[in-house]
Amino acid sequence: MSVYTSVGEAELAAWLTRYSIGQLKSLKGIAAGITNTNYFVDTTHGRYVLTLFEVLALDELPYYLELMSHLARHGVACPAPIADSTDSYASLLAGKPACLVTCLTGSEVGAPSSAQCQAVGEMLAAMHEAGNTFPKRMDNPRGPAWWSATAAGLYGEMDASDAASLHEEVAFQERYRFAHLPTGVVHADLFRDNVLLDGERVAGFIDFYYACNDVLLYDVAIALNDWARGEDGNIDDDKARALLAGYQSVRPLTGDERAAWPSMLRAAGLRFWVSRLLDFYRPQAGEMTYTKDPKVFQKVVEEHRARSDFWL
Ligand SMILES: Nc1ncnc2c1ncn2[C@@H]1O[C@H](COP(=O)(O)OP(=O)(O)O)[C@@H](O)[C@H]1O
Ligand SMILES: N[C@@H](CCOP(=O)(O)O)C(=O)O
Repeated sequence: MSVYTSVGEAELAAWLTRYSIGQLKSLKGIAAGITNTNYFVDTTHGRYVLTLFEVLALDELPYYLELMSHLARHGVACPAPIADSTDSYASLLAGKPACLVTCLTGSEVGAPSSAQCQAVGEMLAAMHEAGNTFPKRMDNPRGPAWWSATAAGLYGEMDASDAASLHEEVAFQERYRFAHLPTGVVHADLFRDNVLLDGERVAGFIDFYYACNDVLLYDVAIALNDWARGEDGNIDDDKARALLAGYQSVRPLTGDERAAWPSMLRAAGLRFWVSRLLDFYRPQAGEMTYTKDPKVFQKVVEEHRARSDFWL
């Protein structure tokens, strides 16, 4: 359940007077999600999603909300933030930074088909192209410097063979430089739970709160490591090929990107291996997360190390 901050109808109706979206009819908490509080809000104009941010501060939101607005304006399937009478996308509600976005159709898919993977790859490439004209910038807070430092603080508490494997990967990645690869706006967390699908159509990417400027290929690798991963933890060849084919139907990879692809798949796996280890060994007091299994991404990384066919 992820309604951490309760909002009453009277309080919401008063807050909504700053918008031109009609009168409040009803609100309903959304159970899915981990980090923020979300509600479906029905007004006389239609349905919206209200998000109350539990971690991000009001002054941190413009990058993400303006990015979503930019992408939606360029035809990328994602929620469009609604501006209020001061032309702002966010303001305080119940003491939390809050925003309204358009409500998408579709739902999360736990076991996607190859056709769905292809559609996600295609939309990801469209997002990368549309991001080219977004003027704001955000560094990746979870890049190589972060994972090296974080891993260094955890080796001592890990099982020795797991720590050796993690150390091997961090050392391997330190020898790689991806700076020559095309960069732009990346979602950086395009897992299955951050995409709503309507059949084989991408209804929308959601949860842009790790979005930043980074190497585009990294985003492709993050998506593939989740979308093509089966219940057994192995990457499914057909789904991997489908996601890549969808992506390359819009933005073919360059020669440099193709050369870097095997290492990038490992880098993308390492990022989530380390963040899940951090959540496991250093759970934040009061943080309402359920710990996701770090072993899943250890396996992803170790399998990529041993792989010879990378689906290109
Ligand atoms: N714009 C939207 N349209 C429709 N449903 C949405 C929208 N945004 C979020 N949701 C629903 O709310 C759930 C939680 O959203 P999410 O952004 O993942 O929350 P959290 O940031 O807490 O992880 C999603 O799984 C989806 O079902
Ligand atoms: N998709 C990631 C989780 C990222 O979100 P977080 O807020 O839980 O760090 C994963 O599955 O590890």
